[in-house]
Amino acid sequence: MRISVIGCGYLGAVHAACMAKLGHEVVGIDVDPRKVASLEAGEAPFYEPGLPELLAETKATGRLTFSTDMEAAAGAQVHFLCVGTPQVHGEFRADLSYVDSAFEALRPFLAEGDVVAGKSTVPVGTAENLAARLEGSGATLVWNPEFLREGFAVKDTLHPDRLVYGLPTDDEGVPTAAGDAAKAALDEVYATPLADRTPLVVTDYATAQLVKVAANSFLATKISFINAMAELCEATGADVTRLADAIGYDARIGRRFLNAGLGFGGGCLPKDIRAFMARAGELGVSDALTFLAEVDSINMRRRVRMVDLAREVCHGSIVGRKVAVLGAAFKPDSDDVRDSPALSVAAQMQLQGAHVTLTDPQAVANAQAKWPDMKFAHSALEAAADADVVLLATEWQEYRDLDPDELGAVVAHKRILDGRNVLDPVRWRAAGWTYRALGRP
Ligand SMILES: NC(=O)c1ccc[n+]([C@@H]2O[C@H](COP(=O)([O-])OP(=O)(O)OC[C@H]3O[C@@H](n4cnc5c(N)ncnc54)[C@H](O)[C@@H]3O)[C@@H](O)[C@H]2O)c1
Ligand SMILES: O=c1ccn([C@@H]2O[C@H](COP(=O)(O)OP(=O)(O)O[C@H]3O[C@H](CO)[C@@H](O)[C@H](O)[C@H]3O)[C@@H](O)[C@H]2O)c(=O)[nH]1
Repeated sequence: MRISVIGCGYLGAVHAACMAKLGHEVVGIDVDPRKVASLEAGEAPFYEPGLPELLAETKATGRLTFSTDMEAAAGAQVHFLCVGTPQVHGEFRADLSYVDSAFEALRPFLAEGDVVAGKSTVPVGTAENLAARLEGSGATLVWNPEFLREGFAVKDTLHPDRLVYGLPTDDEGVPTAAGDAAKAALDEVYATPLADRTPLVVTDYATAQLVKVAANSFLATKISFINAMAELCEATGADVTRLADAIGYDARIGRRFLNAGLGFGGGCLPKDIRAFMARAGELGVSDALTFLAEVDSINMRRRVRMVDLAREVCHGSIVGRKVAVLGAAFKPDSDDVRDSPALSVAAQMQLQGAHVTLTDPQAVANAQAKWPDMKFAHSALEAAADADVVLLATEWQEYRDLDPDELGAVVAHKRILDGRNVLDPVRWRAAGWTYRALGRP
């Protein structure tokens, strides 16, 4: 099938390459000429494990092309909207201007029977609005939210946990004839994962849009729950990692997403819970989501607490102290620094008078673009040279594997803050380090 993917960022570039891998003929379209040039050359414009190999493989088939020209979408049967929906500066709501402009640019190139499949994460009601704007065009809008995780994006796209189709429905909630035809088109797009028994949820527009923000709200709540427990652990001398293990053995709770530490960041969870709260307010049901304000503030408190912990281990002040921050990305196996807890804590320390040196295996360039005045190092050992305190802020495997003796040989003071609760306190203390973590004795 011929497919267009509009917006080739962390979501769209992976989606385009994966659709080509599934055998489709794909054109990826983006307004950013540098991104398009890189992708067209078969090079990933950001770090995502497996993407370079997939691009090389699918580009070689001739089935995957990229363009800055929306006209290249003409002739495709299914058009995936994958543009950004960031938080509006200074407000909670989502900025829909990229969705609007991409949709308007695409409209002239749509033909009878085409399907426009929304993948961006949007406030509920967006699909209904876009569908109304397609009336009379012969094209059909579906909402097909995406659940991939950065760092696992290729695997998650090729082998998703589930697929969700939000179709146009009649007054009784039954898909219209156009909805049925659009479903058949999506079934063809996803024939391979569907044949692998990927669960499929077919529903209406509103439910499909809500599924996405509900899932992210649940994940954010789970993380903030364990971070709230970490606050209790700190007040009582308990260990949040053991607590998470113990409650996680209950299959109804589950151990995944119970890792306490610096909390959640990235281009999705923080902005999605805020946009969800804003939308609930517009719908007159803000009370339903007041708990998400608490989820957000528990999360943000972890960052403040980490700066306080640095102050504590430095005997009351970080002014003039050398701090090595290991990690800038919002999570390992990504170069994404959007709302990164690591970068945010590093920046707070710098603003409060510490001399911060930051390092990350992949995210230094993105971090540097945001904080050009910060000092950057190429490795943990280089960052830690003469440090008064070392903060592990993003749990890259190479930081988990650090040797306390090797690191101890280069620092000024053996003080380590484990922002992700991934180091063994016994081992580090035995090597002479002061070990501190959030929610762990
Ligand atoms: N990143 C993820 O892991 C992920 C997962 C699921 C859903 N989402 C959602 O997907 C959407 C995209 O997220 P992202 O992380 O890929 O963002 P991103 O910023 O990395 O990518 C968005 C891309 O859209 C391009 N763009 C903007 N306007 C355009 C236009 N008019 N025409 C063509 N291209 C245009 C930008 O140049 C950019 O490359 C968001 O709504 C996000 O919430 C993201
Ligand atoms: O136990 C945990 C798990 C995660 N995190 C943090 O939470 C953030 C988000 O992690 P993750 O959800 O793995 O990354 P994303 O790539 O942002 O993926 C989320 O956001 C995407 C965009 O909406 C969705 O598609 C995914 O399903 C959803 O997991 C990161 O800062 C992690 O460090 C924790 O603090 N503790």
